[in-house]
Amino acid sequence: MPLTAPAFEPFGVVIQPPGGPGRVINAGSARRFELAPDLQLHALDGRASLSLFRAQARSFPQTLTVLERHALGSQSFIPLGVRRFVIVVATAGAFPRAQDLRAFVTDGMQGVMLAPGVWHHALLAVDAGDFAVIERAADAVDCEESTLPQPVLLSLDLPSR
Ligand SMILES: NC(=O)N[C@@H](O)C(=O)O
Ligand code: NI
Repeated sequence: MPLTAPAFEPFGVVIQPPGGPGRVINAGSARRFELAPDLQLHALDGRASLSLFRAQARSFPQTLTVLERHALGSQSFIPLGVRRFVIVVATAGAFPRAQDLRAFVTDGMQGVMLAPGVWHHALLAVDAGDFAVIERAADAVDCEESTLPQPVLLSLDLPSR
């Protein structure tokens, strides 16, 4: 389903230009929009880290077998350039059943911030390219993976670009 802020609210924040005029900054040469006021990256001595994922385009349908979560911090994916991706998520808490999964397709300009603990599939790029990733980093890796009891086939019906 297309990615909208209300639909994604249980899983995190959609990173996109919000409506409204924003706040004029830099002597009027720019407008500032607050997108995610707290990325929640500092639990247990966590650090805010920025990395770049150079992703290959995934082929669809895609068979999903493993989900993961980062319990102690959020994880944000921001396309560098027009890059669509699919974000497969389930709410934080118990490991999800297949019917609990939700898949959203971005419009190429949107990014997402996954709230801490939200179950998700690793990045599924529709268009190959670079994504900036902001996440919590610490001495101990915070990435719990779990295998779905049954693989889930993710099909996409995308308009050609
Ligand atoms: N493995 C890794 O750094 N990426 C995952 O956390 C992901 O959600 O793509
Ligand atoms: Ni992740």
